[in-house]
Amino acid sequence: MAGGGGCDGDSNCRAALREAFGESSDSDSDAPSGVSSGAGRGRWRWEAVAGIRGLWLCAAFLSADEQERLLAAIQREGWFIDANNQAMRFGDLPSWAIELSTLIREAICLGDVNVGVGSKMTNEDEDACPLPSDLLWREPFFDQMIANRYNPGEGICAHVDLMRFDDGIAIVSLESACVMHFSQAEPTGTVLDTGHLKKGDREPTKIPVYLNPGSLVVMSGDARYLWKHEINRKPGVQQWDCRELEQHRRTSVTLRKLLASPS
Ligand SMILES: O=C(O)CCC(=O)C(=O)O
Ligand SMILES: [Fe+2]
Repeated sequence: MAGGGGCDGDSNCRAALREAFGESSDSDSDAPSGVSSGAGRGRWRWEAVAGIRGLWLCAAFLSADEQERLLAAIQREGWFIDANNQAMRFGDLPSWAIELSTLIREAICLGDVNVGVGSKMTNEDEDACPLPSDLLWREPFFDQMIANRYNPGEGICAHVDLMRFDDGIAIVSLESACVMHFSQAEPTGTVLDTGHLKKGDREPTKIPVYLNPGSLVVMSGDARYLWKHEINRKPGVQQWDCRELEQHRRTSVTLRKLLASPS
């Protein structure tokens, strides 16, 4: 389905964005300094990943220019010197990460929505939105950030993000393209029920998602809690369209919201 743009709260969204960006966030001159050109109205397209509720991909989230500026901002932090390949921030985020958060909200509000190829559209999907409104409008939207840098061959093992983080997680990819695989954290008994396989015999089905540079993945609900995600960049694993991807350095920014700690 190609939506007419945005989710059900579209007018709320536009009003809130006007507040954040001023009257004409379409123009470069009004854009906040740094990452976003602010010229992105109407350019975003969201795909629901077939088979995984709550998993959405916006392939062309950042323009080439925005990717460059984001990378430069990360570079200026000086995090990735020596062997260091990860940086985390809790609470106050760098201004470029706050700006990135605002742009994510803008893309969710204003982007067009497609239900993934191969998935059946239901009435429910007609109002589909990459993030439920309670998560989209929470404040702050995100207050925790991880920047990861991966050299060729390096990735991240299958995991569900820690429960100390709230629902609603965003991952922005930069530099090398890669395939992220999703597998069910606790597979349901459907295969076992056939009686052909014993527990432990079974290779979990992995759903591949292609993350090109400048793409944004948003996970909530099932995708966040019931599916593991991983990036395996060992030789032979990074296949897309029957071809092995050429690997370069990859940088990602993950944005999350901390849950209030029990007092
Ligand atoms: O680097 C990525 O794309 C994923 C990072 C991730 O899953 C995490 O930090 O929890
Ligand atoms: Fe993760």
